[in-house]
Amino acid sequence: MKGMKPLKQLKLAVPAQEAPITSFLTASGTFHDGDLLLNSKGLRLKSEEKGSSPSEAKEIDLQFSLEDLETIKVIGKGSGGVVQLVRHKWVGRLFALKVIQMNIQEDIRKQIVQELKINQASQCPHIVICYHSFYHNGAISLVFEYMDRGSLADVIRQLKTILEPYLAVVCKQVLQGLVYLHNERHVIHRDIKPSNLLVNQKGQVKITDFGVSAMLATSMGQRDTFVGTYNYMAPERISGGAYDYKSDIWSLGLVILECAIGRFPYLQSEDHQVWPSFYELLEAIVAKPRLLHHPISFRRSFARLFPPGKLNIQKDPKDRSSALDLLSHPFIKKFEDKDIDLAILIGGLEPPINFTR
Ligand SMILES: Nc1ncnc2c1ncn2[C@@H]1O[C@H](COP(=O)(O)OP(=O)(O)OP(=O)(O)O)[C@@H](O)[C@H]1O
Repeated sequence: MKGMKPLKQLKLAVPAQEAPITSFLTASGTFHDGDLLLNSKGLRLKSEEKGSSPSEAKEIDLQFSLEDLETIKVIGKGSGGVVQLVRHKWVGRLFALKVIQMNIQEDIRKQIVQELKINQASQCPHIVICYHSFYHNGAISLVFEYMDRGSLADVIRQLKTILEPYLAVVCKQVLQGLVYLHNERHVIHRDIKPSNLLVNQKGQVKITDFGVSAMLATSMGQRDTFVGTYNYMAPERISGGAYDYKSDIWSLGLVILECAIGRFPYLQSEDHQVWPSFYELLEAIVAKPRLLHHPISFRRSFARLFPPGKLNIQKDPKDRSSALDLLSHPFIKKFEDKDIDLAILIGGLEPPINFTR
């Protein structure tokens, strides 16, 4: 690909902002949407007041306010805001606090509300828990479970590649999270990428961020500087067509390949600084029939990881398997009885507090 530009220069045109924030605030400053109420005291679902299931209300019962949290360090920056490592002053427990500015348009707001509901009701060990959420001074603060080894992007940066047995375990856990989202929650994640797959020293892999940050960035003041998350987008999405759960499967396929070869699969060279532009990517994944001209080493990894039936990077969504079906794929099954302990690999890595962001 000629004329590739550094990542920072990539831009996306984005729609203008529509609804002012006041249109979804009550007189007391409470953010409301359907049965969800959110203010500086925390989040409540109206349906709970009428008697919802105890399991769904469980996490909401954890009582603390923003003042109970002290910042230790900024551990991440996304397009929607910063993520800080915070400690509960009285119980000493660590959390990740994500603060998102909220002057946003209607459909983005709905997406955030959906994320809050999914997180607070999540019964899946492969979805990052959101313990609490606050709306205050035009910002939403989300208190997440702290994932003490950061994201898969951090893992790849340190290890370069992840060996096949460990990768099968990573892939299985993400698939379990996707089965939960797709089959039980009936939502498409829309933003599966290495930085949204978090890991901890116990060897657990969990999905976070239901596309909220990226959507926020497109609707707020960062229109000219927004670095798109289209790199992992399925062909049908990047070309503006209809898409469904299978678009998450494409994205996961690219993530797994990236972990296997140590670089984003659509980069032509080993140079990590140079990413394809939006149009180059569009052409590569939509117009071309195959996964670009990769070096032999890549093709070998591909063939090894994606034996006949090619796990999930199929251009046509109809040819991609569902998350549930992929849990029975030979690539996953091959290592299931081998007792592979991901904690051995992940536990030895640097914690986010040591990262320079
Ligand atoms: N719960 C968490 N525990 C530990 N680290 C986290 C947690 N949530 C996020 N992070 C770190 O903060 C980084 C930024 O997260 P954030 O979701 O704001 O943005 P992103 O996913 O990297 O990018 P974008 O906003 O463009 O989607 C992540 O890449 C991860 O390293």
